[in-house]
Amino acid sequence: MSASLAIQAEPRVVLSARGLGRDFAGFTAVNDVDLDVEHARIHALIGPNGAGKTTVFNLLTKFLQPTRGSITLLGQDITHTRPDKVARMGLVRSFQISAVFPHLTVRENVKVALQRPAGLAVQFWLPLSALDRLDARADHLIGQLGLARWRDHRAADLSYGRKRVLEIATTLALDPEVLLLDEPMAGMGQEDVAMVAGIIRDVATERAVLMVEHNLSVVADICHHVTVLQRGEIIAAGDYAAVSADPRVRTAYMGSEA
Ligand SMILES: Nc1ncnc2c1ncn2[C@@H]1O[C@H](COP(=O)(O)OP(=O)(O)OP(=O)(O)O)[C@@H](O)[C@H]1O
Repeated sequence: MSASLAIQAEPRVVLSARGLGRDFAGFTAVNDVDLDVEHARIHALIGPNGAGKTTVFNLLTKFLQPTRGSITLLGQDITHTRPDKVARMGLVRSFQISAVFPHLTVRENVKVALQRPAGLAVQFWLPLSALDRLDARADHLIGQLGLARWRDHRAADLSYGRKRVLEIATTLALDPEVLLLDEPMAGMGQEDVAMVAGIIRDVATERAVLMVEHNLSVVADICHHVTVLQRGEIIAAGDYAAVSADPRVRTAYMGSEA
């Protein structure tokens, strides 16, 4: 374990779920899931294909309404709260690269994100020059995420890994308390994986990160807490060493591609 994982402040739960469940026409996709996501920690949600990870993300962000259970964000019950309000309250999900505009530069993309109220569509009728006042904030964020060298490059010309970092930057423009990342390493080469893992670790010093990730060496490296799902239910939870030694987890992963 690295030094940055070893030094921890007092845990503060910012997002929690209790007894979370979702049925689809009689099929139980998620059942009895309890989660506690803490500030300044990276929490991984892992499990074989079809385990219910995406459904849990959709439930937490309220894209899907739970059939059972409750969700609390920053001390407030959000079980029946609309997704746009949940985003404004500070729970933001990073979408795939489609959230980035390929013909805009890195800086323009971040500025567009900075002027966007959480959960609402971008206001396309504003000319980009109207966003000049956001230059300093955009540059700060770009610097934080190691994108300064690419500030004036079009998003389309970035490497795949840097596009993902830009996409995380646009999400961070909303200054979320809890950032949900859906397979941030998907489709990346080894070098980009290491770069993006470092960025996620930095980002998580100021907020909670919950991520679905199939790359278990990344999970082992950067995640403080791991919850393992199988067939919609939690079969193990704890640090990576504990869950990876659990016989139920080993069995669940046998024969799966993860
Ligand atoms: N809208 C839906 N209607 C019916 N069944 C669904 C729906 N969404 C998900 N499911 C089912 O719920 C189960 C869990 O799916 P989910 O996508 O959450 O799993 P996952 O762990 O994210 O899988 P993967 O790793 O393959 O993305 C699957 O059996 C899936 O077919």
